[in-house]
Amino acid sequence: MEFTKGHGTGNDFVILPDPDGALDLTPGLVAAICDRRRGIGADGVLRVVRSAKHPEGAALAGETEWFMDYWNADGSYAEMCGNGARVFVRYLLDTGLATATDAALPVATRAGVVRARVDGEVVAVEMRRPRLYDASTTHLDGLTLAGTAVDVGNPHLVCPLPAGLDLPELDLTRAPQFDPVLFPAGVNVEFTAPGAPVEGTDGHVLMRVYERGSAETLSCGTGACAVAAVALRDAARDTGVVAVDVPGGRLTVTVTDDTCWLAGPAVLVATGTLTPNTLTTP
Ligand SMILES: N[C@@H](CCC[C@H](N)C(=O)O)C(=O)O
Repeated sequence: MEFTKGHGTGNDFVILPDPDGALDLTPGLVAAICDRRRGIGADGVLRVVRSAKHPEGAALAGETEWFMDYWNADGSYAEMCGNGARVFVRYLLDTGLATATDAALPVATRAGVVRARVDGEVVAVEMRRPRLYDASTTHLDGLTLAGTAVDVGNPHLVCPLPAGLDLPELDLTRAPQFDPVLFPAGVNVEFTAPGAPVEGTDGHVLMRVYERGSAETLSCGTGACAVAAVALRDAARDTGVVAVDVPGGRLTVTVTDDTCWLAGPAVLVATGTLTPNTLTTP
């Protein structure tokens, strides 16, 4: 089984080409591939499959050839992955499965079609505008933090830290607790603090994230979009540009009236051959 490894601001993925949807990808195999000691190691898997050949992509086959079949490191799958989409586009272009044109490149996901533009190292994807919902809380390490539920195609809870508490102090080795009624399918939890002004932006936020199905990661693209939408609301703005600094680098989020552009570096770092029968899960 051929694979490619790539990442976007440190959010890393194993990419499996499976154009005809022939691969028997199971939760156990995904978890074994993503295991950082016994497998290749990654925050998630991106299966590259023709839209027409995937049950959830078939309805979008008229709009785009490729479906991003995204799986979290624990073998669960998610509706959307912003950094994954950016790395997926880098893969399509570098392998010649798609060509860059002036028109934005469409990619099918479980959350619908996203469109991408590439400018050198930077890949930007256009998703729908994040939707802000209820206030809620999370419990972490004896702390109770208030937050806002945000839907970016997948679920998020954005929790600004109170004054006196710094992001590096958080212990994210264990999962934050959340309201299971509000988030029956789980949630990605973002913790934020204000950043110093950045020229050319309307806001700057520092963020750490605990991802559903993958634990703490160095970056989360949809999380950055959720964080930007909350920052703009708190600044009494409908639209704007927000720099979001994650442990793996900087993402730039542009929220418009009805869409949200997520931009940042996306790189491929390795290719290889995987021998699935040698993989074991803990
Ligand atoms: N890292 C991703 C989000 C991946 C999915 C998430 N863990 C979920 O279960 O919703 C991103 O860059 O958006």
